[in-house]
Amino acid sequence: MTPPAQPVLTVLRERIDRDRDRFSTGVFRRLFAQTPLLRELFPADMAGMRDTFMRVVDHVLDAIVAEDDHAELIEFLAQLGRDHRKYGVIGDHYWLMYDALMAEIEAIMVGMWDDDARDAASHAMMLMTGVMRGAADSAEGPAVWHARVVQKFQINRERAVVRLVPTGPPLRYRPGQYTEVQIPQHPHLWRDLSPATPPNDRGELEFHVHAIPNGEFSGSIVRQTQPGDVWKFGSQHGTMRVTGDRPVLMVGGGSGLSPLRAILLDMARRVDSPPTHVFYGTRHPGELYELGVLAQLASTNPWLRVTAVAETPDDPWWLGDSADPRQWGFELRFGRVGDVVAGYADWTQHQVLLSGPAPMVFHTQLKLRASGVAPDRILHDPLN
Ligand SMILES: NC(=O)C1=CN([C@@H]2O[C@H](COP(=O)(O)OP(=O)(O)OC[C@H]3O[C@@H](n4cnc5c(N)ncnc54)[C@H](O)[C@@H]3O)[C@@H](O)[C@H]2O)C=CC1
Repeated sequence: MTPPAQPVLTVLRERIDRDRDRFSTGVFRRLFAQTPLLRELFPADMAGMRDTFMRVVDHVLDAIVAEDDHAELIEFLAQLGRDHRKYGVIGDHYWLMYDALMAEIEAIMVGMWDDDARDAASHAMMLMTGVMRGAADSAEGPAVWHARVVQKFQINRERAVVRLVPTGPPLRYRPGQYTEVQIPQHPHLWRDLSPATPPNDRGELEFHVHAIPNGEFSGSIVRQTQPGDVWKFGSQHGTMRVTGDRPVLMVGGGSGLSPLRAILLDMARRVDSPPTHVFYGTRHPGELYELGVLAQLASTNPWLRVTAVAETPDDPWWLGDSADPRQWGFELRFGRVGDVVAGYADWTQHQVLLSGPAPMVFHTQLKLRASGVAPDRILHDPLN
């Protein structure tokens, strides 16, 4: 970064922060005015998209002034470019975005728009749009995959299992990863879901979904998805995996068990799986429906141990006559899963995988770190 660039970018950041909505609205207004067809690629409600866009701009402006080789920034932007292919964004669109960004920056930098300011802004915006364009152009494989729902069944009022088969090439992912998903009930809306099974030769997929309060996407899956629906899949992400060089602690909360289940099913196909203790936590005992599958796995895989945890001892009326989880032979403890795990044993020599609602992952991580588990031994997906 040349010396005058840093102060200019600091001023630019201050001016963007004065009215962030105005900046993001201005950029997209210019983009759509220049090429109205682009509007079709974005959701009707742009609030979420503008929010994400501003987080990217923030990250670029923060990272670009750092005195390093920008390797992290470049990988971040490259992944973003690959991820944007699913919207139908192609290489040329990034030039249009660059023009819209520069025009809006010129407008908010009034009184300071000289050659230095133009060069610094151009450098930052060219890096942002150029890396995304390059990564999108050179990405391998299709931008989106498709699979058809062949089975859906309701576990209870709020939880459902959905099974799909591919209509073209099978989705490529590693056990424990999550994938971007779009469903026909919400065209233009993409959400992350973790397959609950490892990849197989036939490309079959299985998802376990909890209709979380106010979650229109998860609610639609649980209440409206039906066989015949075609789902779209974008990029795959996530670094959760078992290294195999130490015993493993897995903590899965509710439908957050899915990626751990995929990893466990994959481990069951191997001969060298390390000792693994799974804590499976839900709010109520009657929601521990996955204990049946875990019991089947544990019966043929002596490296696997399971502890069930329910926050409360009683089931609400809407769970009906749920089966008693003790029938599977696992011990059942009560409390928040993070409290139970941290008080259960010494986990300092274990590799730890956490998955579930963000507050649960956060809480469990805090408890384990307080009990001496090194932060770099704990893996989980991003909490957002
Ligand atoms: N890859 C991942 O990390 C995945 C995450 N999920 C997330 O999991 C969530 C769904 O889980 P549900 O089935 O609704 O879980 P849930 O509400 O049944 O709770 C599961 C566990 O989390 C604990 N918990 C909940 N809130 C807590 C808090 N504030 N502090 C401490 N512990 C807390 C509960 O005690 C219980 O043990 C969704 O938010 C979904 O996005 C789902 C699939 C994969």
